[in-house]
Amino acid sequence: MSSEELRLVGASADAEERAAEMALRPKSLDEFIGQDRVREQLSLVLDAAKGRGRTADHVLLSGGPGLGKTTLAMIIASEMQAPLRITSGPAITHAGDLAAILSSLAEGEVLFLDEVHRMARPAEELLYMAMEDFRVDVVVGKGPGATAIPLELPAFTLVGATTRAGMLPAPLRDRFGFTAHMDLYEPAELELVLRRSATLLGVDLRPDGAREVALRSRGTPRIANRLLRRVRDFAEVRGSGVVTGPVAAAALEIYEVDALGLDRLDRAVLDSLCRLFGGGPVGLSTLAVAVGEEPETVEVVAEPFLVRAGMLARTPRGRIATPAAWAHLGLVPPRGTFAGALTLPLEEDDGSR
Ligand SMILES: Nc1ncnc2c1ncn2[C@@H]1O[C@H](COP(=O)(O)OP(=O)(O)OP(=O)(O)O)[C@@H](O)[C@H]1O
Repeated sequence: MSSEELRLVGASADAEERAAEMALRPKSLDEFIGQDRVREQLSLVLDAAKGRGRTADHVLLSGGPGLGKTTLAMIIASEMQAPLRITSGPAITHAGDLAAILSSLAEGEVLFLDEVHRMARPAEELLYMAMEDFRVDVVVGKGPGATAIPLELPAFTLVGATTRAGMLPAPLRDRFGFTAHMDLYEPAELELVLRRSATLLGVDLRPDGAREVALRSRGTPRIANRLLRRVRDFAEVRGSGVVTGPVAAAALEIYEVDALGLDRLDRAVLDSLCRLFGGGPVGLSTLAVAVGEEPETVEVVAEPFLVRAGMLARTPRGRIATPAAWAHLGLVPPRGTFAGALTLPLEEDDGSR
C-alpha cells in the first residue's frame, strides 16, 4: 500500500491536513454533528457555568483519533468566550513545563491538553492540585534544603483528551467534573458531516455520493472529510464535478479504499489473525508484532472499527476473527476455529453435504 493510501484512511492528521481541517471545523455546539448525548450534557455544563458566572468544570474527552475532541475543546472555549491554549501530554516532560503553562494562563482560559495519558508522572501530580485548588507548589532547591513555594493560579478549565481513558490514573480521572466518551459515528451522521463540508468547499455532492463516502469513512469525520477532498479531485478531473454514488465509488477504488473503508492496518490485522493464527484467539501484543505496529496503535486505531464492523471480537483469551472477517478476506474458516464453529452448523443445516 502506498503512503498516499495510508494517509487517506489512517485517522491521524499531518500538519498540512490540520490546516485544511481548520476551515471545516464546526464553531459552535449547534454546528457540531452527532454525539447527541455528549452535546446535550456538555451544553448543560457550559450553560450552568455561564449562569453562575464561573469557569466551567474540567472536561475529559475520550475517543479515537479524528472524532472531534480538538473541535469540542475549541467550541468549549468559544462558548465560554474564553481564550484557548493548546498543548499535549508528550510535550510536558517536567513538572516545571506544566507549572510555566499554568501560571501564564489568563483568568477563565481553557487549557486543552491532548493525549493527557502520556504526561510525565511528576507533572501529573502537579496537575492534581492545580485542577482542584487552582494552586501549585513550586519546589525550589534540592535535597533536604528544598522548599515548596505555593503559587496561586487563575481559575481555568482543563479540557483533557485521551484515546485511552483506561490508562489515566484514578486520581486524575476523578478530578474531571465531566467525562464524555466519543463513539464512532453512524454513517447517517457522517453523511451530515459530508454535506456540511461539501457546502463549505463548494462541492456538488449528491445524496448517493454522500452515502457512498460515509460508508467508507470508518465512522470518523476526519476520514470522511479527507475522502471528500479526494473524491472531489476525481470528479473535477475525470467528470463534470458532480459527486454521485458511482463517481465516489470509482474514485475511492483508485485510492484503494475498500467498500467498507478498511485501511492497511485493518486489513493487516485481519489477515494475520486469519492466515497466521488460524482465526485466534491471539494476544494483542503478538498480533501487534505480526503487523509491525505498537499494541496501542492496533488497540486504539484498528480494533474499535473492526469490532464495530463485526469482524473482530476481543475475548479474555485474545483476539478472534469472526465469520465476517474470513468472508471479507475471501477465506473459509477451517473447522475447529471460532469462526468455523460459528459457520459450521449453518453449512450442515443447508442440506448441501
Ligand atoms: N461532530 C463533527 N461535526 C462536523 N465535523 C467534525 C465533527 N467532529 C470532527 N469533525 C471534523 O473532523 C476533523 C477532525 O476533528 P478533530 O481534530 O477535532 O479530531 P480529534 O478527535 O481531536 O483528533 P486527534 O485526536 O487526532 O487530534 C475536524 O477538522 C472537523 O472538521
